[in-house]
Amino acid sequence: MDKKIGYLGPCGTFSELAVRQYLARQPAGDVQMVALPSIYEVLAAVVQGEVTEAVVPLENSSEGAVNQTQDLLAHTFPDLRIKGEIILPVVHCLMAPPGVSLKTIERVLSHPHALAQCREFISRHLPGAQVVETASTAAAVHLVASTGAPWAAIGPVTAAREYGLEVLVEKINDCPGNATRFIVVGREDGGWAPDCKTTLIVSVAHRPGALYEVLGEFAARGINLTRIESRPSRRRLGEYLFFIDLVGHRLDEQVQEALEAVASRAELRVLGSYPADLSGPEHTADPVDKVKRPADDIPSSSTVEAGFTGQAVSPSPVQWEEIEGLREAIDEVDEQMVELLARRNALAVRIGKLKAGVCPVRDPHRESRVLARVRRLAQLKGVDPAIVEKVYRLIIQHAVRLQREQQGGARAACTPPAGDF
Ligand SMILES: C=C(O[C@@H]1C=C(C(=O)O)C=C[C@H]1O)C(=O)O
Repeated sequence: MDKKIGYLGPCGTFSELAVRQYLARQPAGDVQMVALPSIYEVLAAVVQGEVTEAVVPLENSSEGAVNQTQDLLAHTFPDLRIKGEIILPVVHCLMAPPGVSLKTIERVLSHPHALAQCREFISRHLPGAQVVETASTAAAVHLVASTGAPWAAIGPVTAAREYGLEVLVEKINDCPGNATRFIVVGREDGGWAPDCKTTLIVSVAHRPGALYEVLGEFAARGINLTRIESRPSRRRLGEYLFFIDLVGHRLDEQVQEALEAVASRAELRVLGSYPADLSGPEHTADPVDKVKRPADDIPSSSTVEAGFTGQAVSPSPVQWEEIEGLREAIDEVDEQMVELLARRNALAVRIGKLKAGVCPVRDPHRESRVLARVRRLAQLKGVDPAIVEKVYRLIIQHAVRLQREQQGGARAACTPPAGDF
């Protein structure tokens, strides 16, 4: 067995759908799915080694944070780490035993979050029904199916099939874009990958500007925060823990620097870095709102370009010939640039070997001199110095990472300490 994944059961919950969505994106392997009765037991199973990973809900697009998950991670299971996220579209259905109609329903059962997501539907269509909370959506479906009473459950359509109920009304969630973000929790977080997110818990001193200063460390480095949520610290009234999600991996140069700066100002715990689920609405809905990544700078073929306002007309064969010739020249330049980059990287690695055990890999003074010099060179050649600086910051970041990898200490040195709030 390669993996055992725990989730909030019984079969047919949205958590189960989330696990299936997660597994569909993983390399094939032998996986056992283990349904457990509560979020507490799901997380405890990871700590006790009964499962290798667990999938638990963290937030919903209409109802906000799942406080229980946040509190358990903050206070009860400090050694757990977040290693993945899954954004699942959540569509609720109203289901009942065969023969029960909307008008005859006496009770409606579901998980409190599901009931909250369908609040308007319930008040409009089931005003006389008693609302009953259950441990999960599937538990509600199971209960309604086993009693056969004129009750209805709210849950995923897959649960209706699983337990033999009839779907009376589909898509009853009040917000059509309803989605839940689940996290994959393990004893280690995810390794470095592009398009990652990092989740932190920060506790700041009780003085003016303390939170502002922490947030400033991210702003100063252009790090995008995607969520900030506060929960009581449980130490005293008026003191909070801030759950912060940011774009980037904790091993990214800028993120690493920001985390070091935050740790010097506040109590910091890194819950983990993990690949962002790019299927989520923040990436697919309105392109203006989506997280900006490097490829966004390249205009798509449908982008309206400055200087081109008329109808598209194909270039003539002569123009095409010239374009092709110039493109060949660009290809040659690209070859040289990549060749030069490889040479630069190899030199940096040699420097890294000489620094091993002697001095830190990063040398901010040298970096400033390198950047100042290339800016000057750019100016002399009529190239935008800001663009050249941007490119060089990436090149230097990569050189530093190569040196750290070659020294073999990158991961060990950066593994977040297990704090205890
Ligand atoms: C290559 C070095 O290591 C790092 C990388 C640098 C670079 O790529 O130019 C500059 C300074 C160091 O942070 C070096 O020390 O020269």
